[in-house]
Amino acid sequence: MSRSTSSPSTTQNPAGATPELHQWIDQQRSLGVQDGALFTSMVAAGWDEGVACQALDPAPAASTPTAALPEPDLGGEPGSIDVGDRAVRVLMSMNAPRVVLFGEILSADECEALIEAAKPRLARSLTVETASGGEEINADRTSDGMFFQRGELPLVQQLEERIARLLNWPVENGEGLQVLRYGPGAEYKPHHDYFDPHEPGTASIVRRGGQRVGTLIIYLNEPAQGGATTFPEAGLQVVPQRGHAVFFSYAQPDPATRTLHGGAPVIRGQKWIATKWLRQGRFD
Ligand SMILES: O=C(O)CCC(=O)C(=O)O
Ligand SMILES: [Fe+2]
Repeated sequence: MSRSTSSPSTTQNPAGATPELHQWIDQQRSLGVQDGALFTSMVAAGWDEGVACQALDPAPAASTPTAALPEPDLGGEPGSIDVGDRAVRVLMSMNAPRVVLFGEILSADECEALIEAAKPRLARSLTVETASGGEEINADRTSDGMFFQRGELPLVQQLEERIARLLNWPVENGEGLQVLRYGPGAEYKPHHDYFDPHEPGTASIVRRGGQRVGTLIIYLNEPAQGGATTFPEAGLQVVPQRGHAVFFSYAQPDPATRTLHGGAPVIRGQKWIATKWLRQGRFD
């Protein structure tokens, strides 16, 4: 049994599911625990297998992490997607891990404007600390960064609307756009972007908006050397190109999604990116 799968209570009415049992199922699902693991825990705690099955099915849509994922519509005009105010090019798509490479999501001028708007607010990047639910400076992540509020500038809002159309995912489910700058030697060691369901701080993090289910990394410039985004388990390296973006999604907070990725060290020059993380639900 996984550490986050606390035991479901069997204090009332072991012959039928109780409100407490449904509450426990909802809470565990919101942490990303899969139904198979929940079933095992319920039976181990003494619930009848039939009752356990019934309690898990039908799954309430609002709390099912795998119900839907951000995903571009690749069925239209070959090679490009209309996002309202421009056509984004589709350059590469793979299934496992789910990764799509886009071109021209931002113009060169828009990339420059985003960099200039972010510059005055850069500080050493923090990472969300799932052990506590707080934030910490992390030796694995040596970039400087800042967050824009959603819709903070007209350009930020325009980009958020583009992303929503590109990935068929509501603007409201997106975290604020993050801009990162890596200087020579700076990197982001391989990691997953979802919050680890086994960590105690994850419950409080996912209370706002649910799990992360997708990431879009937009390249705002081109480092002179180094700085690729790497997916070590897929043997994939994405070389930063101004205005391009790499998207990946993860249906569960689980390494089986093969979405381990990192930012390789910049060797010469600087690397600027904007990252949009997408949540299951509204991130208000
Ligand atoms: O720098 C990169 O290419 C990767 C960035 C990243 O993984 C993130 O922001 O979560
Ligand atoms: Fe990441």
